[in-house]
Amino acid sequence: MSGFKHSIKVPSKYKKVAAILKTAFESKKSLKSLIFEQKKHVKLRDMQALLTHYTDNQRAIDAAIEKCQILEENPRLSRELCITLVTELIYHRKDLKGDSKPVQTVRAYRKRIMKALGDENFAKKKDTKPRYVRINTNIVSIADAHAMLAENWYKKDCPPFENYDEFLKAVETLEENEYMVDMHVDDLLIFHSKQKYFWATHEYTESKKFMLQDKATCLAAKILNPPIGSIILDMCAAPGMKTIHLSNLVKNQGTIYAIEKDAERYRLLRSMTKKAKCKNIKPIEADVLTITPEQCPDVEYILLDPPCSGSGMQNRMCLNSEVDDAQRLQKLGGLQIKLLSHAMNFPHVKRIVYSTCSIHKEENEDVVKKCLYLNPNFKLLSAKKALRNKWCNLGDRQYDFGKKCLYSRPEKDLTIGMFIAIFEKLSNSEEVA
Ligand SMILES: C[S@@+](CC[C@H](N)C(=O)[O-])C[C@H]1O[C@@H](n2cnc3c(N)ncnc32)[C@H](O)[C@@H]1O
Repeated sequence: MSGFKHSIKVPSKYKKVAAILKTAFESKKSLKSLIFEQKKHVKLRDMQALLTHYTDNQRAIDAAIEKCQILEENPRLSRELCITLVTELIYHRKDLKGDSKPVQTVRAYRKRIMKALGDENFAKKKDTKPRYVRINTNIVSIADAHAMLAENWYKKDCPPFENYDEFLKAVETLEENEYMVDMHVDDLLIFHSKQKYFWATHEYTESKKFMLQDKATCLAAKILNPPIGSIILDMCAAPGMKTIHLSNLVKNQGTIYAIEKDAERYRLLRSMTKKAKCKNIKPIEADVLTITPEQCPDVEYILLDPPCSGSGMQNRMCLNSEVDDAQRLQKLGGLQIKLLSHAMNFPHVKRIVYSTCSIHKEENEDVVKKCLYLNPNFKLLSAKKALRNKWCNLGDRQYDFGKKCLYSRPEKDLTIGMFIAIFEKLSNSEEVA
């Protein structure tokens, strides 16, 4: 649109979203990191929601824009602004603000775009994953949380579930005004997917009384299962969701060394854990590979949630073009092996949980295999057993240890995609044998 003067300005939200898309298309930066850079923008959540609608429906929107020839017939309209306005008009707010020229143009094409989208395609990709909300027990007890929620919601009464499928059925049939308690994580509550906006904007979330945290990401701390008052190392901690969960699990006692390398994300970790009233966290801004056991003495439990491709969250805020090429996966795998081997060098460590939100074996089973080979004084424990055998998706059976690892998969588990492996240090007698 450069060089063209509009008499009426395009609203700044649309311009900002279009600019983010342009950078994402042209550079190798991910949408998530670009939106993170806008974290002080007053319309951050709104922009995030708009971009999520686009990534959820990217193929359909791109195809419709092409089919109705709006860009060819209006050469001054940029592709990114067109995408922004179409997404806002059809999927997000269902309306456009103002009367700027680009807004008028997209409005005029509404019928043609809808036709191009086709009813089937348009209705197809809705996010039906439930809204998971975890109680931050540093601030609110579980009993008080239920009392607070009773003002607006009915608690679905569920008998003890015989099996995992029964539980999933109960989640899928939740009514919009109901919530239920998760079967694996007892401070995790499950709401209908339509309640996402309610929770995203509620004071309970802002004040960190409740944490918006996908179930899969709660499993890592739950499976590490540190006793109350333990000494824990959270190797890659920011923004701090799992750190706060760990703090809850150990009743805000003991010590959690929370390490973060990136200065900006470290600041976020500090402010999040402070707001969440964590008293047992020692944040350290450093590359964890330089952290010695002397700096974090007596660590017995380690959580390693390293940087990864994020492929398990593929349809959330991720463009189709952000593909995971083999070279990138190999590089990530190399770093993950280094980090996990470093964890295994802490002399008093008893248990380590390794988690990624990736579905690629290069970042998961391959990393586990290499680390077991390099560190024969560790063994894998069954993650399924840690969930009382009530879980289905396990690691790749082509690896002899595959069934000890766990995957969560969106299509079955109604969560994001994640991988988890639990390591335990062998006792002296096990090592000799
Ligand atoms: C997947 S995120 C962690 C998410 C976090 N566990 C949570 O639940 O909120 C990985 C984090 O590790 C940080 N990181 C990457 N390499 C690191 C290193 N060598 N030392 C410490 N932190 C690192 C990244 O900056 C990023 O914030």
